Amino acid sequence: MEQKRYALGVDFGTLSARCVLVEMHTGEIAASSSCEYPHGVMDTALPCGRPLPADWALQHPQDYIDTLAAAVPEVLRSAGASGTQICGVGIDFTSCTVLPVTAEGTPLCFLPEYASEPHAYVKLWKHHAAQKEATRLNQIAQERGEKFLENYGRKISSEWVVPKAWQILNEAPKLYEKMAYFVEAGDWIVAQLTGRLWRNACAAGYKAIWSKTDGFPSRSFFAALDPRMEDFAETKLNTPILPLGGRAGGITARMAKLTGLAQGTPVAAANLDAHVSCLGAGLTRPGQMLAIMGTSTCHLVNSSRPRPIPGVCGIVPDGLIPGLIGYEAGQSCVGDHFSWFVKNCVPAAYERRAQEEGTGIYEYLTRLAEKKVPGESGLIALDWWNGNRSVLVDGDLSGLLLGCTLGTKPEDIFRALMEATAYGTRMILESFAAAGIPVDEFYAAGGIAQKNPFMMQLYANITGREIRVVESAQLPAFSAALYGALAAGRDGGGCAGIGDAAQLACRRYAIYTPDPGAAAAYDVLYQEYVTLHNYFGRGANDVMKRLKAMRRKGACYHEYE
Ligand SMILES: Nc1ncnc2c1ncn2[C@@H]1O[C@H](COP(=O)(O)OP(=O)(O)O)[C@@H](O)[C@H]1O
Ligand SMILES: O=C(CO)[C@H](O)[C@H](O)COP(=O)(O)O
Repeated sequence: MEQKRYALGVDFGTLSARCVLVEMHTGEIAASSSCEYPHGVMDTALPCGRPLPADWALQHPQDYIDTLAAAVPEVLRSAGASGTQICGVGIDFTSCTVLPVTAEGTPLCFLPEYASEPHAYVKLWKHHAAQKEATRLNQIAQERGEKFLENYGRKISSEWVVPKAWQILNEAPKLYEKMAYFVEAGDWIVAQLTGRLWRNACAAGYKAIWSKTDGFPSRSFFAALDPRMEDFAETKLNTPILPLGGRAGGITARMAKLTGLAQGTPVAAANLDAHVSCLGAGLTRPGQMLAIMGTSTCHLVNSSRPRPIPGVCGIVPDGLIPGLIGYEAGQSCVGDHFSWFVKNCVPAAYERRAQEEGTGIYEYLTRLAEKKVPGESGLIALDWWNGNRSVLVDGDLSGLLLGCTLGTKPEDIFRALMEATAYGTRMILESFAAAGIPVDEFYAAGGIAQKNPFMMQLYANITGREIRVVESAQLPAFSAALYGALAAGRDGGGCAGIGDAAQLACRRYAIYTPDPGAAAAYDVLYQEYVTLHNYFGRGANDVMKRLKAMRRKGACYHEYE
């Protein structure tokens, strides 16, 4: 049999897909490629022009196929590799990124009669228009004393499966009936690659209220939401569960033609774009937290003990690494703060000066921001431009920027936003400490960790911890490739098991240690953040929710006179 030299990994992020070929003997990335989604994030209108309400975030599933068809042949070309040299394929995807499909797996938005129906498209993980359903679900679950709440920090996020499905039922009941399955986009991509529709146990555990011991919630729970949902789990979620590292099937002839991979190449169960990275970073022990910092941030840590933690997103046995209990917390908006700021608030003069200096606008703003000392801008922000995922689990909260004067500069605001995301991470770390889940080591990866050393130094100064940035340029895609090697198995030229795959992990780090003076100043500023966090986030003043309600109604002031 020809030497299987590589494993292929594809990381489907929020804005683009990244593909890597991993050399099986060295664990090095032999080649990489990326491709932006042609429709990007659809948060204002559908391709047909139909406008979308506030807090919607959709994607077009055809984009995922198009990026596969572009990125995979490109990575084979740049490595001079043939498809027959690939031992296995692994993919990871943002989650809970979900879509309604027919029994054959066809996205409903592909059907002409649904092309202009927003609910027929992919609901991206950051879609927050199901908050009403999530709030009602949590009330019902708490009234019923549902045990599963303990595994989700006592609140199910509006970003997860059940609130999103309930929103479809409430707003498009005919489409809900037409939907055969409500699937994760990662599982849908694996079904396109192999012809088989599974539900990966990682996403089922963290996003669909499924557990290995109890399965999905009861029929009576779903009926309590809405009588029409009584059989929701038995029908719309009824695809077989595939554990982490499992083999989903082999590349079909159609996909071999589209991508250049060899027909029958083993494909692993889909994984989540943050969770997948624990293996690739070699973080297989309890107490090692990994923050995947991109559009959002996911904070992941393993423990041998199950402990309830308010505001945690999910506590799932075998969720991150088989044999351990995987905890997920997160911030739904990190890089998105900076993207919003650059798109809406930076003067053209700054863009011009960045171009003149031959640098990117993020790098230009960062260079201006890092000249200041902690507190010099007089600003503090709450990092809730897209709601709060942990520790408040409330998509109805919104951002706050305090302290602006006529002397405030764009770089002051940019720095305040970076600091706010670090304060949010410190809040999460403190919630784990308070719950008795130790976090002994802190690692970071993802686009931001790779691109912004100053921000990583801020995180060290604000959390008071050493930060180890994993030096893999594409950690999620690299890790997904290791799962592809697991699906192949040793006999197929891949890996025999998790321990074997972890031998290939990336253990090179850029280390950031806290600066004592800055850390002392940030201890004081962090207390101001906590005061604002608790005042606006825990019910003392629900002005943020009232303002969001007005925005949703498109109301103007006179209606409230
Ligand atoms: N130099 C930078 N400093 C801070 N944020 C950045 C920088 N460059 C890009 N970003 C942000 O990183 C995010 C993209 O993160 P990345 O991990 O590359 O993609 P994804 O979130 O799709 O996985 C965007 O929100 C963007 O605003
Ligand atoms: O919640 C998630 C994982 O559990 C999402 O996938 C993540 O928040 C979005 O990923 P990214 O910020 O890399 O685009």
